[in-house]
Amino acid sequence: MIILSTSAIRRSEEKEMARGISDEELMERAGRGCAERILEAFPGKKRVLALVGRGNNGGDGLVIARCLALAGWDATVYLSTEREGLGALCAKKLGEWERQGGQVAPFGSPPWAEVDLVLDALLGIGMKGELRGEMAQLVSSLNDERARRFFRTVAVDTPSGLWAGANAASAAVVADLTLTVGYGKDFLFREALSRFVGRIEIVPIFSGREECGGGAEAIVPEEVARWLPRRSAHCHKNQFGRVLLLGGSRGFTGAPAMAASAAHRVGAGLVTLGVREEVYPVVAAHSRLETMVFPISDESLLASNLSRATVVAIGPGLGLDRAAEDLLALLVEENRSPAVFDADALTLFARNPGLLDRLRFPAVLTPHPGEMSRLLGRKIRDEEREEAAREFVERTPATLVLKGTRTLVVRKGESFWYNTTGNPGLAAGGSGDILLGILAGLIGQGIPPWEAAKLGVWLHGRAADLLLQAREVEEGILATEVVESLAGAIRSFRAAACRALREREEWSAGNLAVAPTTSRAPSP
Ligand SMILES: NC(=O)C1=CN([C@@H]2O[C@H](COP(=O)(O)OP(=O)(O)OC[C@H]3O[C@@H](n4cnc5c(N)ncnc54)[C@H](OP(=O)(O)O)[C@@H]3O)[C@@H](O)[C@H]2O)[C@@H](O)CC1
Ligand SMILES: [K+]
Repeated sequence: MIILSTSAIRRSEEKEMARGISDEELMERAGRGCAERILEAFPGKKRVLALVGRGNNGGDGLVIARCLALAGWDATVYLSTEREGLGALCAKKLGEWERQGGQVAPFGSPPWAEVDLVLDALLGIGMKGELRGEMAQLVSSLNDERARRFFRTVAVDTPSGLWAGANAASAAVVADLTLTVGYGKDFLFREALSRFVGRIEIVPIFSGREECGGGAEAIVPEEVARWLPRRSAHCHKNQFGRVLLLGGSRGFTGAPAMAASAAHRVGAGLVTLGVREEVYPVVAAHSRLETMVFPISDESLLASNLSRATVVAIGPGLGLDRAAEDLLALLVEENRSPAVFDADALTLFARNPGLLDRLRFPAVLTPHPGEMSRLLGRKIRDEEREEAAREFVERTPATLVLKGTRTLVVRKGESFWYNTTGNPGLAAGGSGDILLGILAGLIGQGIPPWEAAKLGVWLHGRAADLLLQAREVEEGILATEVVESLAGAIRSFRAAACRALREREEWSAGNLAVAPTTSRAPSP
């Protein structure tokens, strides 16, 4: 899904209206789409407080509140301004809300107590400059109350207070989830602003499709769904590849085994794991029974596995000594299959950049910011991620997965692709190993590395998001649990693809008429 500037999104809105779609209908599409995603992300009946601004962002919030109430939620609206100050469409949606029996909290005292969720529909893309006046105070109270009372905050379109000129020190709503409307908005994807934005979902509202103008795209489920098609009933294990994973050393026995588990869980046909002699018995004993573990010191086994592999992944717990260097050099010379490099393999490349120039097969590199800094030989700040990534892929013919809150996937001549899934629960040991295994498992099945990288980062984050949804706390999400959540992640992009189709069918059939009495409440 493309990412555009605010002004380009305004132009899309005008084009849609020229097709005969009113601003009210766009608001209904936006509000209902957001409500569906909120019901999906926060299962069970919740108490929601919708903070409503005077413009169309407030109108979106009122439509969402209506849909959530129709789905059985306990919803209350708080107006940030006196009624006379509301814009025309927002005032109309307030009238509909009240006719439906919706509650409006008294002006001046938002009822923060006893809410599970706060909806930030104060300001959207109509905001200009840093927050001012009473709105700044309201946003500050919201953030303070979120920190004290532990409710979740969902921002509608943008966290109020964020705009194209914002920076990490700006005053803005801190959201857990931002549901942005139409297309991705460029400033929402900046790593430095991710602490405000949280997870991003894009809620489509336009019937037409814009071309990618700005060189940036968001990885969204309805697009990745086609890269992992359903299997034919007539199939066998060799069609799903043979993954060869290399890593593991004294003190690092879990990392390669976790990577192998992840490769299994995304559907790899066979997974072979080569580890150092000194840890071979330990890793073999605690790996999955499905994983075929062997000692790398057995040269004939290594050579035969290398020649038969449909993908090689190297790095987790590999070590940085001479033996690890030699193994990496051997792989670079002998391998002909696609390969994924992570962890110690990246540090070894940084020490010996000449090796990178000798890659003769499709490669994916998955550095975190520290490893990226090592590869480029200088410290990379959040603001420099894109520039650094572009500089690297200009000289290295590889797909780069630069990890972060907004993991970035890029290769030479392509747009930047930003991931939209994941949460702070992934900030724990083992996450990188799981991602490596996912990528290897997908590439080994024949999915081209460029597509597999985008699909893989999405799946990895989504698996963690599903765990967070079930546990409701980020603390203590384990990498091994993320692996077991991958089936749910696969199911969820297929479900999202179905929903995207249904939304478009509803728009073209005119089912989203604006009168709320005809609305179909999203199912809880
Ligand atoms: N794009 C689309 O296709 C669709 C968009 N839709 C939705 O519409 C939203 C845009 O709506 P919008 O244009 O009405 O503006 P909006 O964000 O509600 O804010 C306006 C208010 O902000 C205020 N304000 C400004 N700066 C400020 C500051 N620094 N500090 C404090 N206040 C400030 C300004 O105050 P004023 O300057 O008038 O005093 C005015 O009252 C968009 O984000 C999306 O949610 C959907 O409905 C469907 C289709
Ligand atoms: K908002």
